[in-house]
Amino acid sequence: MVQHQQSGHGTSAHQPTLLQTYGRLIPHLKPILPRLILGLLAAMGAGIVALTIPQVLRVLVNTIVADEGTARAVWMGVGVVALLGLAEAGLILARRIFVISPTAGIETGLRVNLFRHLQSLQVAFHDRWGSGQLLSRSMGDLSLLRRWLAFGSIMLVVSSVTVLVGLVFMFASSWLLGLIYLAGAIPITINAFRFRSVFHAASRLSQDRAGDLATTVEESIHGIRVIKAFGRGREALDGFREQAQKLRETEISKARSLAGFLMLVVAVPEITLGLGLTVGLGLTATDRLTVGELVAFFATAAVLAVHVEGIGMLLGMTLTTKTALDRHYEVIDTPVTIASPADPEQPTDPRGHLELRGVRFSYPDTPPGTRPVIDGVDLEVVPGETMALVGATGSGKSTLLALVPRLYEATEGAVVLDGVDVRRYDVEALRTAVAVAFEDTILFSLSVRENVLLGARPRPGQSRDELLAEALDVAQAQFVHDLPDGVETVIGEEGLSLSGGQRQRLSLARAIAANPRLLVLDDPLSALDVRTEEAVTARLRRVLHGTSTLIVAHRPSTVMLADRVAVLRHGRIEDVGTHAELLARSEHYRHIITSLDEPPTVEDVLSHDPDDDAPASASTTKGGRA
Ligand SMILES: Nc1ncnc2c1ncn2[C@@H]1O[C@H](COP(=O)(O)OP(=O)(O)OP(=O)(O)O)[C@@H](O)[C@H]1O
Repeated sequence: MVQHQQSGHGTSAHQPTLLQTYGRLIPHLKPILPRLILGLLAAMGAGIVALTIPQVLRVLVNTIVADEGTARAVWMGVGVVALLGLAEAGLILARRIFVISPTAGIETGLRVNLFRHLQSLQVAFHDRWGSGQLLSRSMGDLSLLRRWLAFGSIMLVVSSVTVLVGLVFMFASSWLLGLIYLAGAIPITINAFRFRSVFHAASRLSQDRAGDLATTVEESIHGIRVIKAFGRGREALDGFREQAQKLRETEISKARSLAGFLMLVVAVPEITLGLGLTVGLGLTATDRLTVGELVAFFATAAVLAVHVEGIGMLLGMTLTTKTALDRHYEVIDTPVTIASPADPEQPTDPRGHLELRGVRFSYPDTPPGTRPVIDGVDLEVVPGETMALVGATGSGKSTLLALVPRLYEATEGAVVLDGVDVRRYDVEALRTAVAVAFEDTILFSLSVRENVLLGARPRPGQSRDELLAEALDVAQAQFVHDLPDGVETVIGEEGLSLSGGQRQRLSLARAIAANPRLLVLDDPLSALDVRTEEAVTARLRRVLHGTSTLIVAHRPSTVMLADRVAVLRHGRIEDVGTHAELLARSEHYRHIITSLDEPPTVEDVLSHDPDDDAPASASTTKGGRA
């Protein structure tokens, strides 16, 4: 399989605007709107209470300065300030209570939605996208969104309203001082536009690089045995360090851009306040402004300073979250090209009759003019028949098998199961009817039982336990009973706690337990020793009786299982016949079978031309099987 990494850097030529991106959240926000509004009101209340405190101070100071203040009045003022402080804290708590649960609900909903979409996206999509990119999009990016919804969005509204109301109070204290303070908004606004584009670009790069780094971690952990076996730990570390360094650089440039903007947001109001103080003292000295008004003005400015700086921070948060949302929607907007038709066909005569009619297939991203991997295949597997597929490495055997359950879609021609084009079936129903065991066994960190019974379909009157026992018996997987908890043993991630042959036997058992109409086996016995293979083959022959089977064979013993053999060469069926017929009439088949029978020699491997259908290499890629 060819793996293409996609970091997502600049994947979208058209960048949606801030409003377009956030606008897509509206349907998700509708159900939680009442709670969001309550949260907003609580936060506003807290902001207003915070702003009231300076006004109480103004009255208090004016009373003391005017020498009318009794000790009782002073204590009352202090009591009111304390009560207001308590009210502010209570309202902040209320905001959290109102918004935390619904916003976490949105995060979960979007995450589940993304996972569902990833499940329905075609395999070709997963060939192109790095796993770390998808991991970071479904975890980190959506957490950013939750934080923005629960805190950023609300505080952005609150801070903006607080600043507006504060300005009204400041203008009420002195319109001249208010005007001086407001003048500071001009350089800040101009700079905000520049900050927006720089920060947004840095934020995108940083999130994409974090995704790439996650892919590297995932790949290195996945391939830790190879890395260790080849002593490439240092190189892996160097590669990781380089990527981490690049991420660090983008994070620093992002932080610098935010710090520069915040410096302006903090410094400009301070400067205008300095100017305001000079003018304000003059006004007070000439009795055009009371001391209380001057104190209230600066106390309000002190409250606003927090909110003005907050708006700067929240702007950065809003841009980062926009990037996260854009990355999320890039995946969500990828169309599902392999889907069930609106009105799916039900097979009237489910017998496992497979026909490939003029099937052609090219992988996406294949350069134009390249010969299709599957290049006009006509093949029929009659009900109950076992058809082996043989061919040199790269001749397209695995690809051909993947077209049957629609893991990939034929680009031309038709794959027909029981008289119906597979595109006319419900995808799930099709994949229930066709069970697959891959050459690369995929197991999940579940118990043996759960892995084997993943797609289980017991026959009428058969219990799941009976089916499990039968599947394990046919696949010669009795070793599971020796595991610490027998079939309940949870096998490690991807089944790596088992040997290759053990994993293959469980994968085979899983395909058998699916009790399919058509069994598609991609070289399912390659990792077994000869004696185990013999035992599996004997039992498989019993099970395969009545089930149509298409099986990729790399060993003569697997070929012996088959009623007929199809020879694939350069994506075309060169010949079909029984083993004996082909041996008698096909030079190419004899050549393949002979080379399958014998391990490749060093000369075979060294003299192999990858463009040639040289069978020697067929064996080498399969781990040197005899
Ligand atoms: N996901 C993919 N994207 C692009 N090209 C691919 C992909 N998977 C396989 N190919 C290419 O398609 C061709 C056929 O590959 P395929 O795996 O079907 O061959 P095969 O006959 O099963 O080989 P082998 O016996 O080594 O398993 C090869 O040239 C391979 O490089």
